[in-house]
Amino acid sequence: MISLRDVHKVYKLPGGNTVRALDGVNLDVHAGSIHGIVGTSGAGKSTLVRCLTSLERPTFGEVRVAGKNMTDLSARDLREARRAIGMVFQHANLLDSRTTAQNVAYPLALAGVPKGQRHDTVARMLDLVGLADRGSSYPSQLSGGQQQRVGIARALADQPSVLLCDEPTSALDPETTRQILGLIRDVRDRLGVTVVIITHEMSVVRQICDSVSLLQAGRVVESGPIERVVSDVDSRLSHELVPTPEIPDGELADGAVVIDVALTSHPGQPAAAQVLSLAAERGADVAGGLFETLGTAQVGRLALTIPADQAPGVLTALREAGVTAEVRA
Ligand SMILES: Nc1ncnc2c1ncn2[C@@H]1O[C@H](COP(=O)(O)OP(=O)(O)OP(=O)(O)O)[C@@H](O)[C@H]1O
Repeated sequence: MISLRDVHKVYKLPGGNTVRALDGVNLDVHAGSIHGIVGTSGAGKSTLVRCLTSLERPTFGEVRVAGKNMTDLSARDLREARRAIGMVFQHANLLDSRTTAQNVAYPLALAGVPKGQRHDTVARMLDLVGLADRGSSYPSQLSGGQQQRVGIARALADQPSVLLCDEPTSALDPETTRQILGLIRDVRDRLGVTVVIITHEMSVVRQICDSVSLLQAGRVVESGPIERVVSDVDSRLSHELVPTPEIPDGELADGAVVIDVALTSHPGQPAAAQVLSLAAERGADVAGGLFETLGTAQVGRLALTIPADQAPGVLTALREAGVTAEVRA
């Protein structure tokens, strides 16, 4: 549905210097999936959004959305192609002087959709986002979460095949975030729309993404389905999505060491209970741990403590069971 091939974006600064904001980005997002793009500040996320929506043309490379090569279109065709992309931002940026229904109708009016049809679509969209009874409310009468729902309804009104969400929950509290992410997933399930979420919050990726890419200094340095990314315990995304449990200073008994265990249970691989009993049989204690279900995989990180002289035996047993286990340095 979305593919970027060797996309570069170089900005020229007034003094003659250049900034390489995107440096050969390759990315594939499959139709109907929810793909997260994460990266620290300055990694190039906003530039990527602008290139995806063709608000800016890449300096080099190809951007394809819904079968169209966006880098190759005339201004008129580009305007039409951009209708395939609905945008949701951190703040809904609703028009304060217009009602909820009028806000949702706005992009339809711009696109020249006849009034009667607009009315039906707006009603359907407000129903979809759970605000069927708030069409005549003004933005100031809605909570932040409700305003974001209107933003999502507005983004979907013109039936885009892609919903591009740029930090959609960064301004929301955890409970509202959970609800909005649930709505985005629901919308994907019901409309089959492809979703790209730009975020700096790993919790967003954990909650709804099927696949994820890590952008760093203008390059995609890690990318893939969530299950695959977290299974690679050496990857940065794996560490950030399921962090290693911390053990507070002073909690480790004299002569004991910590063994870090990483496991991903798929059919045919050891499940958490098996690993725990194996560790317990050999006298290891669990000092900390967490388990997450990501996609179809159950991913666990455990910190075991054990007297140093017994560590080799536990390490061998765990590794024979197919689990990653290392003594913490
Ligand atoms: N219009 C521009 N002119 C010059 N440099 C730019 C421009 N837009 C972005 N940059 C530079 O490109 C790099 C990537 O910026 P970008 O805004 O895409 O990062 P980001 O990952 O979105 O960061 P943040 O999370 O802080 O928004 C930065 O070094 C930035 O200074």
